[in-house]
Amino acid sequence: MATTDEIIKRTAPSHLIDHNLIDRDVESLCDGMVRYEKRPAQRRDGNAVEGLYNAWIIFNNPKQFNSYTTDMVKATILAFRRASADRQVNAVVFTGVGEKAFCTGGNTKEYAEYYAGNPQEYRQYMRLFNDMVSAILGCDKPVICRVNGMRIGGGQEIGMACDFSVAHDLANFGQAGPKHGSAAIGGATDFLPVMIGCEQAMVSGTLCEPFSAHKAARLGIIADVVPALKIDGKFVANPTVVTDRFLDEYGRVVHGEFRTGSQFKEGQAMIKDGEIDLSLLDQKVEELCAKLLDTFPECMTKSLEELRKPKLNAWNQNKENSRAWLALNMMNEARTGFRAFNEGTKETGREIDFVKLRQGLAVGTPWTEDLVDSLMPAAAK
Ligand SMILES: CC(C)(COP(=O)(O)OP(=O)(O)OC[C@H]1O[C@@H](n2cnc3c(N)ncnc32)[C@H](O)[C@@H]1OP(=O)(O)O)[C@@H](O)C(=O)NCCC(=O)NCCSC(=O)C1=CCCCC1=O
Repeated sequence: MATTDEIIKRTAPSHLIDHNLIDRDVESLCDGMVRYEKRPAQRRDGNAVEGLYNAWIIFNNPKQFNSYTTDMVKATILAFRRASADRQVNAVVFTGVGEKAFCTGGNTKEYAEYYAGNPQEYRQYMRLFNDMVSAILGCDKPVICRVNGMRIGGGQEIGMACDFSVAHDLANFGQAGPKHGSAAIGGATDFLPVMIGCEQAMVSGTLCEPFSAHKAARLGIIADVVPALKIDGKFVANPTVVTDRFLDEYGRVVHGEFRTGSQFKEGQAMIKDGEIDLSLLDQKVEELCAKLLDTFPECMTKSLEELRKPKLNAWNQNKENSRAWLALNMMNEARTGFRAFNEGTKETGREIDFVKLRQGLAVGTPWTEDLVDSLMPAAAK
């Protein structure tokens, strides 16, 4: 009987059709701000497998916490299409450079300086954003979000569109929408209720309070969490988060909540003085890739397609309405909120005086340029 190798050698065709939309490097579409790397797939024993790879799609905009510009969104759509069509790729690892941020969402500088006040332009941007989220949800390969740091705003949304998330435990998660002039309708309002229930989704999507990776694991937004802080060469859990007990004296769950007061400050000092090492994160990601490799490919894809449906159906039901509303929202609250963030500083703050705005609207004050300018953090000082 012929061996599998002999059969492959005898029957594999000499020419294969390229199903990619365009034949250009992803990096060339965005000055290298999105990188596409095919890394050898590994078996569970860590040995590389000949001819099989995992596609790493990497946001490379660290100065702006790996936020995505319009060009980065275009490149990401094509990167996921490339990975989806590449016969050698078995899984996708979606991540960012560095250890501070996976992604903090849309680029607030571009939002404030180009899209603010231009709903017709933001509508076209949101076509691209919607296609990016759909490209993740429609990828024929399993998608792992390697959470290398904070996952905020649209970063949380594209992260939740992935099939698996593995995070280091210094990463924070959360939305920014209603604090910065937007609404988390770029996926979070579709995915959060499905993933963590309506009550916790409401808390995250409206109050915009960040939460730890340990809490994200407890809520079910991520599949796994690993330490990244080393003190004297030894990995330790995030010292700003409660990880040494589950309940408080009243029986309430406190595991994963942020410490407070001096304990939080001491934890911050430990992180500042410690060493950040993402080797356990990479080990956990490679382990997951190896498990995914050890399956029938079509059965894996079918399983992904079915298990994605709760998120995908919610997303498909709302994404076009969301796009239209977000575009028009660029006339008032988004224009105000993103300008405030972009023009604000640590000293003036980066958010408007929400009470002052509400007081003005309560007496029917119209949205004028003067009102928007008066709400900028520097003007309020
Ligand atoms: C809470 C933060 C994520 C972290 O805060 P902090 O640790 O205090 O850092 P900062 O001093 O705020 O930021 C450090 C520098 O990074 C720049 N930065 C941070 N985030 C972005 C971003 N998203 N785009 C561009 N630049 C960013 C920041 O300006 C600082 O640089 P500088 O030179 O000014 O010193 C906090 O950073 C934060 O809240 N960031 C913004 C989060 C945000 O609002 N994202 C957009 C949300 S809306 C969105 O993503 C959407 C997606 C699609 C659907 C529609 C939509 O709205």
